[in-house]
Amino acid sequence: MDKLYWLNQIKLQDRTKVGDKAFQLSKLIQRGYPVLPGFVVSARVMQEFLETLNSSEALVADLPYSSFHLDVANWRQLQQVARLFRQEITQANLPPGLLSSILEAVREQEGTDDHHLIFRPSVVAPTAKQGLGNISGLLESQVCSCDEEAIALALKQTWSQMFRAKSLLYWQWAGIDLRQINLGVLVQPYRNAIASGVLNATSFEWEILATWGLGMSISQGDVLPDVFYIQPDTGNVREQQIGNKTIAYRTYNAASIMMSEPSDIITDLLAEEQQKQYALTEEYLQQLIHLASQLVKEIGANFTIEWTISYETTTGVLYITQINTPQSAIPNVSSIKGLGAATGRVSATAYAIANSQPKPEKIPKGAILVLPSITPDWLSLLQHVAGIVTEQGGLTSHAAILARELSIPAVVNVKDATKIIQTGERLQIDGDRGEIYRVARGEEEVKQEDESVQNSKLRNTPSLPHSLTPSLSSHLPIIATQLLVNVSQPSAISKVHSLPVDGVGLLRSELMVLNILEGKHPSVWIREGERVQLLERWYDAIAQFASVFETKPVFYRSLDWRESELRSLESSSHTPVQSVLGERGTYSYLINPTVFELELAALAKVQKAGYSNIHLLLPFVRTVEEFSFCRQKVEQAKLTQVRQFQLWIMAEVPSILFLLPEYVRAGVQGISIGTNDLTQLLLGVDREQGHLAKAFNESHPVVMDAIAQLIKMAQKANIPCSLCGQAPVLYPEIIEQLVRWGITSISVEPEAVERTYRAIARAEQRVILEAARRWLKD
Ligand SMILES: Nc1ncnc2c1ncn2[C@@H]1O[C@H](COP(=O)(O)OP(=O)(O)OP(=O)(O)O)[C@@H](O)[C@H]1O
Ligand SMILES: CC(=O)C(=O)O
Repeated sequence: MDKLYWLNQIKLQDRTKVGDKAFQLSKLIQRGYPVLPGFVVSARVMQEFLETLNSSEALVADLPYSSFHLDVANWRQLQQVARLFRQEITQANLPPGLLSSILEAVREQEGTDDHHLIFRPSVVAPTAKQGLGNISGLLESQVCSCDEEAIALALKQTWSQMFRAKSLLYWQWAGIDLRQINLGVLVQPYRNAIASGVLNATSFEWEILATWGLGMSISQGDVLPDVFYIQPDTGNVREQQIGNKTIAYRTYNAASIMMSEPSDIITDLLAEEQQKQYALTEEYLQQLIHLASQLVKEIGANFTIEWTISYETTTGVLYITQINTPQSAIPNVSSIKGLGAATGRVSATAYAIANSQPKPEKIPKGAILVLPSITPDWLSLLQHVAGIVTEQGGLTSHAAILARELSIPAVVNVKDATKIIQTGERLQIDGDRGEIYRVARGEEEVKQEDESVQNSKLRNTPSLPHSLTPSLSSHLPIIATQLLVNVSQPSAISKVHSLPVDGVGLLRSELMVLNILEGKHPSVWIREGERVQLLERWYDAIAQFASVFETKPVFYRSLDWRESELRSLESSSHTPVQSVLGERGTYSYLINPTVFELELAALAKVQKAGYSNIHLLLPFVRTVEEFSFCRQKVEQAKLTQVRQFQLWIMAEVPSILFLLPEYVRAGVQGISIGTNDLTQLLLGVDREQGHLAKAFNESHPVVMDAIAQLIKMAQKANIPCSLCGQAPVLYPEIIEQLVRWGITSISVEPEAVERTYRAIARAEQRVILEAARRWLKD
């Protein structure tokens, strides 16, 4: 059996045996910082223990990929498996000799009069490829009294945290192989505390949170702690606010009260007078500030510590109970996980901008931009970035759409990315796997060729001009289903126009105009008397597409902004309530038609310039009345005077499944299915919430049924039916189904054109072959 590791003796090479939490604390204690003494039951011990269990091999060997033992989508089954396994763990015997070693170690520990111990999971992360992300709160510590039975149970319960249903779900979600993840268990005395809290340090500010008693009231969210904001360079308190601390936790001391059901932790209701007092006295506040300034000198400006002021014999003593630095938040590995949103890999220097920071004037060329989300005001800064990482958003977010269009890799939905990643760090991002790696400078120097050469080589899919050279496209078979492209950036035109497409199926206006608005909402331009100037810019942008695709149709979709996107535009009118839906699409035109009228005027100007290939696609249409209102405006703008002009609507609000015949009677000439919104609304899943990505399934049977129904209804009404959502890009296997149902056209982003082309060709050939076989048989 592996020995126990004392915090003050742990060495660098022990890191994979003790786990990250214990390793970080060991570094502090060895440098003389105040950390409670403790020892670690190593990860190897857990392994040995698990190997003795009956079901462990079968379960662990197959997890998390097993479909036989564990279907994580089946919550009930998952809970049952988790419960059985945890029962087995808690009922099994510990390896021989382990308990006596632990008891001996507890006795050796200073402060032998301690009544309680805390068993803290300390994760040993897997190899570099498998990132753990932020697992704070996933594995809970166990508190127990110092007797033999309680200690054995606490240790087994700590191990069993790995196999709780929510942990299993997380390992699966993060793609972590259970065989490669391990737990050290840090055992420390758990003493009563006068006060506890957290200190978050950044180079701008230190934030101290404090409450009465043990720290778990903050980690569990039971109190609103007092807060102090400290100026890092002077240590002065800038501001402080009293919290709402109605309760405090302390350990149960047998002598203090008799309880019918003894527990290790007691909740005290605090007297009003104590609630009104700051939990940190001036003396301890100064000690904490002093500690933080020492840590800054040692480990840099960004870290978080948890602290406690323990009751010792006569007075309180300040201890650090946990430390997280941006690196150690990703224990022992250099990989962070999100959702792969745009294909390719790139290595470059990070440029991270948090929400609280002002928008920079420009971003260094070739950097990987790391930010909370891409909002309209960021676009002008994106043209020369090498990759994008965002904290928010799903596969259909602006960041994802833009990155795909600009052919740069992107990873979205990376929790706390702007906190974890710092400007200047070398990163490699993998937009296919949704992973971000820290690249050590040394490593890179060995591998590094010229960066641009290396990056283009790393791309899984070569960039567009190379992937579809004219000679290649001339070898493509002829297809009958139209293939269109989704675009928005005039800068992408040169790449897109050489693609084998039949036109533009979706020109996303809200992204197209980001370049021309200068951060001001269009209604502000109009209000400030600059309508003519804006109209000119709008016309210019559309005309660029119309002229390049001259003989092919270009479906311009009028503005469809969501509330969250508007917030970043100066002085836009918006409701105070944050909503997934809000005043979207044609409904917003009814409320205020001025901007829609400007768009129509720009389209009319394009027609007047001689382009008859431009058509209008109305977004997010909810009712026939909304459509009729828009149609009237279209007629007033004289767009219908050009014979070829077509007025289409997006099929994305499910009401269209019931109303299509009425829409057609009201003048709809074609529909384009927006599977992103259709999925969001049919399944009730907010598409912008990356953590719901698993539930947001554009190939769900319900979505597929709706698509089939729309195609059939359109055929009956004798109008074309296109599809421009992400579904065929994310799930190419549905393309054959779309072709069989008789879709008129499919519109995809540039990066997906080639494979969609081939998938359509294959599907059509199969349909023809089947028909020929039937014919030959008859
Ligand atoms: N030995 C200790 N004595 C007193 N309080 C402690 C001790 N160890 C930890 N704590 C506090 O108890 C609470 C729970 O500890 P735990 O290790 O579970 O931390 P956590 O912050 O919830 O964990 P994680 O973020 O790793 O999931 C925290 O507030 C922590 O600071
Ligand atoms: C393309 C689009 O808007 C959608 O699928 O919802």
